[in-house]
Amino acid sequence: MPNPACPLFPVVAAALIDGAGRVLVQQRPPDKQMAGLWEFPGGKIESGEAPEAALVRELAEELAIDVAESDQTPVSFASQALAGKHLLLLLYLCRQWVGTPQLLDAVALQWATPAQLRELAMPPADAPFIAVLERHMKE
Ligand SMILES: Nc1nc2c([nH]c(=O)n2[C@@H]2O[C@H](COP(=O)(O)OP(=O)(O)OP(=O)(O)O)[C@@H](O)[C@H]2O)c(=O)[nH]1
Repeated sequence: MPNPACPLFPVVAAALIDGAGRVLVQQRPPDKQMAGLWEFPGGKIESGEAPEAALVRELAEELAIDVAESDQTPVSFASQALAGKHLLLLLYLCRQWVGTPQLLDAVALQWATPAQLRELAMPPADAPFIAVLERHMKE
């Protein structure tokens, strides 16, 4: 039964992996929900938008990079209640893109190994992603 009081909130995010086996994370601004936490770049899927197209758009808006849809590999998802909505967070792994990530939307950017990610404060939905990324990065 649909629950209009708890609408689905679909979000895409990217784990951009560099040649040194590090992942790019960005820090959320102080004026937003979950301020100061480190997260994977991405954002809400707009109505009528495909997830991969949303990720192309979000990465261009947030980092000024171009990631082809064919370079996005779906690797995991998270599903959990978040502030009166139900977050469905789709994680893609990307090893190729055009451009150098710029700090356009967040407070800070950092490239982190999986071990370093474990030391960062991240949104609760992201915690299981670290082990998933570690496995993919060993492949
Ligand atoms: N991009 C991103 N969002 C995440 C991650 N983990 C996680 O729980 N989220 C949540 O998913 C939502 C993403 O939506 P968003 O980025 O479009 O929205 P926002 O709150 O930053 O602000 P906005 O409304 O101004 O766009 C936020 O509630 C964010 O906290 C993650 O790793 N990356």
